[in-house]
Amino acid sequence: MAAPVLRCCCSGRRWAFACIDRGSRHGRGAPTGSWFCGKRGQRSVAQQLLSAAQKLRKGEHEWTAVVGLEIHAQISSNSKLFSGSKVHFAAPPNSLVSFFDASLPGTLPVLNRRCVEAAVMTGLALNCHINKKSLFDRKHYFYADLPAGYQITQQRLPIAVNGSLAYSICTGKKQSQVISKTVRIKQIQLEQDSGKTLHDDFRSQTLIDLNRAGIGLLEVVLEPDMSCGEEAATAVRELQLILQALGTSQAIMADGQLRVDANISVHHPGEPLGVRTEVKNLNSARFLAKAIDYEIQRQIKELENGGEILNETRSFDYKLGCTVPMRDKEGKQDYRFIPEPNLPPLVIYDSASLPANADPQQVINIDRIREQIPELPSVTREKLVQQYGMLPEHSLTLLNEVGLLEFFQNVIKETRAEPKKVTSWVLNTFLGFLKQENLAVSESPVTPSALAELLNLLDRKAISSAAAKQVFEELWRNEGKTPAQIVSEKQLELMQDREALEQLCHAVMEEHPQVVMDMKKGNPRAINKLIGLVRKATLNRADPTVIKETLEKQLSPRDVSRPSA
Ligand SMILES: Nc1ncnc2c1ncn2[C@@H]1O[C@H](COP(=O)(O)OP(=O)(O)OP(=O)(O)O)[C@@H](O)[C@H]1O
Ligand SMILES: [Mg+2]
Ligand SMILES: [Mg+2]
Repeated sequence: MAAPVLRCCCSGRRWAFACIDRGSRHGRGAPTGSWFCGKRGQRSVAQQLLSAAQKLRKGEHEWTAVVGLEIHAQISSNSKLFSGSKVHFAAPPNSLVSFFDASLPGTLPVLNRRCVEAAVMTGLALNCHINKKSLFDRKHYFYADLPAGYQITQQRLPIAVNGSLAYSICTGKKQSQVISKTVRIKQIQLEQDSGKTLHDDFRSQTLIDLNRAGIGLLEVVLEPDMSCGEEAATAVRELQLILQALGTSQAIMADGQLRVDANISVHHPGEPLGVRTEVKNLNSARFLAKAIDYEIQRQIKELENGGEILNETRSFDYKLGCTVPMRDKEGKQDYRFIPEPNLPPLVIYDSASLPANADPQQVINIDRIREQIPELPSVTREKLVQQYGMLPEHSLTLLNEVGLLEFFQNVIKETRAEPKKVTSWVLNTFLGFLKQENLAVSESPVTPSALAELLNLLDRKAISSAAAKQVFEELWRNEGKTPAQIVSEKQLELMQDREALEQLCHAVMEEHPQVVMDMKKGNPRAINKLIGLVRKATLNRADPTVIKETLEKQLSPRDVSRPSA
């Protein structure tokens, strides 16, 4: 059967999903891929799929994939959305549960001001319209970790609507082509988190922990504007950075503070959108990308084989790399929404509508919150480009890696070296070492001060760049020595003695007459070979530019006879 083809909006080119079948246990291998730009040694999903597309034959069907996300972010707040219980990650089970959280009869919700402010600030940062009046609703479903049998959410009139999230994807051979994209935000609603169900397979028991029940969530609903896993993962990363910059959510996916439901469908271009499936509770950006790309591929295969797509909920089996149905086919779930009778409409103001003599403790002013919005990641990146002449893709990597921007800024503060040099060392050498050993920036054995000192030595030409690499490797081994100590112990100081260098160059040329001949014949590689040989002879202690000058001087017509003299 002909390979199904998918049109990707990243590139505007057609993608063939069936070409990248890797024969997993299910016979349908999911493409793997990095989830944001700048990942070394790995081809992105877009790149893999693009190269697969080049193998297309005529007469194949084209498919367009559509992806829409619902993102749940836990609000950073000391207490829960409607109760005074503390919010704390990894507290002993059921130690942070009030009567309201456990749904005891007679308890009533009291709205947490901080959660409303966080929703407003997030909405403003995401270019949303803030509804001055919003409503709370009950969404019913029965699950052991939801003691009330319903969740309080904002179904009819959410607090923020019609926003947008801009993000950038790096493509191209060296990930150096930056494509800017925008996904529309349908709404942001305030809602309660549920508790946690823990399955103890050993004792065949199911245990409930209600510590999480009632924590404030922001559900950010994105319009179906994306078309592949990499786009979705990059957009989520950008949202994560924005939430963290605002301080409205810590948004650490590994801790469950940011969870994503991915809605996926496929259709032929020009035809109506296909039936969507929903892959629930993805808490890693890498798995989000994998789950989406797998699901796109699965749906295309299903349809190409004459099957149909069911509007069902699925989960991602990260061990097998595939999505599996979560519940039996039960048709569309009926949540029996009703207005929440115990909460009045949520009314907030702007400076123009604020009632005279209003008690600032009792009202929320949208304009006051707008003034408190800190610098957003897009602005930080723009500044890096402006201030340090950095390439946009480098500014993306600096922000995407946790702690890397701070590390870079600390090095900049302490060194006299050019910002471009610092960028190159931080992004190539430092990040390269971290990736190789799978370490986070916070786990690095090299401190910003040590790197700054190393770059200072390089800047004042005390050492060569090759020697600097050697010093860096020594620093990485973390034996508590400073760059200056390492340079002195290993005798890596740059050779300042011109005469000694001239003699060395002379000797190397005498030992390699053939290379000298090649050089004279105009072979451009020959000079590099000679430079390399001299560098080796000096144990990397000579500046390659000075070596080149010295060699060229000795090879110039006046001195040509010297080597063989
Ligand atoms: N044809 C489609 N293909 C892919 N995604 C779609 C399609 N239609 C809608 N979506 C996406 O599905 C999501 C729908 O989310 P929404 O919260 O409105 O409803 P829901 O999934 O029915 O409710 P719940 O919050 O209970 O999961 C949105 O992110 C939207 O972009
Ligand atoms: Mg939803
Ligand atoms: Mg949904």
